[in-house]
Amino acid sequence: MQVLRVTKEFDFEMAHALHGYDGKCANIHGHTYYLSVTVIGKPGAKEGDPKLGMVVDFSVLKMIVKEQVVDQFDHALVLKDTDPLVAGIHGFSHVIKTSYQPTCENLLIDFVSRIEEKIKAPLRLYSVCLRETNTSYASWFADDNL
Ligand SMILES: Nc1nc2c(c(=O)[nH]1)N=C([C@H](O)[C@H](O)COP(=O)(O)OP(=O)(O)OP(=O)(O)O)CN2
Ligand SMILES: [Zn+2]
Repeated sequence: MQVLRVTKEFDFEMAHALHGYDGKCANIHGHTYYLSVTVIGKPGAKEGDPKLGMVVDFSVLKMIVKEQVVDQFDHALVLKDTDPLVAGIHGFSHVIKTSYQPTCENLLIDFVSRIEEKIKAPLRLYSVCLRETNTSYASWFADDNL
């Protein structure tokens, strides 16, 4: 049986600020983030199984990533918990305070751990890519982190 990678892509809107950053991204600003999630496994081979021929049902992968990441971060304002901006935020209904600086890299690490928690063997998370702008993205590969 062949081993294959299966990818599902997502997008969501999110605002953030980089506390102490030496540039304009220290101010609250927003992005449309693109998240690409790839799992690796073998397609189901059991005749009569509703998941016959699937490494994972795209809709199952969608449910996991939506629940773990997209539904939580979509239209959120994400600030580092030590950012003085936190004290001045009033009237925002969806503020996430993180223990980490909300860079593309750190958000990606957080998202990977949330998704990985829900991926059960023999399926494995292979890679996750988070795109912050048209020209900037960060990628995580399981093989780099053995
Ligand atoms: N390594 C990182 N560098 C920067 C991050 C980050 O998360 N990781 N974040 C920012 C800003 O939040 C924002 O994403 C701006 O990024 P940048 O690519 O500089 O955006 P621009 O629109 O200015 O880029 P163009 O070159 O005009 O496309 C900054 N750095
Ligand atoms: Zn930004």
